[in-house]
Amino acid sequence: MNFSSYARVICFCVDDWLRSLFFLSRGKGRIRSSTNLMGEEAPEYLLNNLELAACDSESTGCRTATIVGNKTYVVEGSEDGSKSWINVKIFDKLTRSWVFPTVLGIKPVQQKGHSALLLKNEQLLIVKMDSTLDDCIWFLEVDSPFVKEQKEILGTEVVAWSKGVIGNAPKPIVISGPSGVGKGTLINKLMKEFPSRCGFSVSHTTRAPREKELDGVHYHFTERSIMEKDIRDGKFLEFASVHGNLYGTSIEAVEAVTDSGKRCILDIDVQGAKSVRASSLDAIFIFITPPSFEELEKRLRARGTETEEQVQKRLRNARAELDEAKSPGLFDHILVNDDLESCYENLKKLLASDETADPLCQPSVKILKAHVSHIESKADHKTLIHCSASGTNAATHSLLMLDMSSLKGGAPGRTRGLDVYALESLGDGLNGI
Ligand SMILES: Nc1ncnc2c1ncn2[C@@H]1O[C@H](COP(=O)(O)OP(=O)(O)OP(=O)(O)O)[C@@H](O)[C@H]1O
Ligand SMILES: Nc1nc2c(ncn2[C@@H]2O[C@H](COP(=O)(O)O)[C@@H](O)[C@H]2O)c(=O)[nH]1
Repeated sequence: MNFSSYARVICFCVDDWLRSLFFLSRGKGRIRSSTNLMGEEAPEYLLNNLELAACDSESTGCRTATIVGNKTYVVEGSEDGSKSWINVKIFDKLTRSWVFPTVLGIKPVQQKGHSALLLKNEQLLIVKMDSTLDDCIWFLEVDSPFVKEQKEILGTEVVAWSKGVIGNAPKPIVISGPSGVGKGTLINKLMKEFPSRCGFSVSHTTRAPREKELDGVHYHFTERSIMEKDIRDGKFLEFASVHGNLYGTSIEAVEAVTDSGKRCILDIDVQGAKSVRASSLDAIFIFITPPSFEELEKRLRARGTETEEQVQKRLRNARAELDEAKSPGLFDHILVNDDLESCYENLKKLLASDETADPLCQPSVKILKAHVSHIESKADHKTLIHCSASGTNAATHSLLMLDMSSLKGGAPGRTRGLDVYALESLGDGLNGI
């Protein structure tokens, strides 16, 4: 695919939006526009004459417009002192109207602007200007499998943010099993033995805390209405109604652990495991089963944390979960928790045999505090990022190559596997190259 078919992007300053348009990087002249895009038709130049340009980093606002089929995705953001925002809207060429999509995922904090580039017709690569390398590469998914699925579920236009992360992390482990089987006990042993290598994904729940349970440690205990809103806002990787309460794994709960280079451990029910299986998170799924139903009942009662009514409910659900766990392709491994120590040893053996558990791949560029002037596609999977240390001094202009050939994951969550390396020396102001 050639460069021009990829890079059909324009950027312009918010302040000058109603009066004029600047093509900054290609020496285009000033183009007059008398059209306000909000709620009205987009000007013809936006729809027919898009070309690559860069945002003006001196201005407080920035917009990029990228054509994907009949739609133009406008990403606009601004940062002035305390206020900072980034929004997405879509101009539909067929209906000639603006659509404000449901925006899922954690969005970037806009700083001095951004550049945008269409990748494979399903996502935009957004490079934030003047930001560190670990926060400058983002993806806005506009027609990825996840976004297509969400469009169907929500019945609206949907876009989803995903942060680009350099290198890979060990695969998360999803641990499921009926209530009382010993998941928490096994996970506690792992966390105790490997505190620097394993991290627990702290779920949200609407159930009341048990004695000795701490908010933010065992769970994020929350109100149903707040959790439901966060689910609608796309902040959850999965959620389910379990034993009468709402439980869910937020994207941040998993990514906070994974970003720190640790293996993330999720303790979730079978419905949650199914949702994660269907998501972009590449994980290992383990089901813990009891030696017998009677032993399960004994453990649940002996724990003494539930009322009789709740115990009955959990046991009813356990039968269904034990059945569902047999669904082909859902769990990678089934471990019987009869003797605790033997089960724990087997769990450790499984984790040790996972070949993805390499240390985090270290990027060849560590910190980028640079003005990104623009980005362009060089070849499939490789993208050039033009940047400069000072923002205006041509002498410090330089090039970074972003290799996206082994991207993994994506919204909701992180897009991992990026590799960034310098094609030229970047001079003062950029460290670690
Ligand atoms: N192998 C085992 N043998 C005997 N008792 C066990 C074993 N494993 C765990 N237990 C005990 O069983 C009880 C339930 O264990 P745990 O709380 O870890 O279950 P769980 O699967 O995390 O339950 P829930 O899903 O409700 O959180 C605890 O009292 C624990 O000490
Ligand atoms: N789908 C999800 N299930 C979860 C999550 N966090 C916990 N759980 C499961 O709920 C039951 C009950 O837990 P308890 O702490 O009330 O005993 C248990 O099976 C857990 O695995 C979650 O985020 N999502």
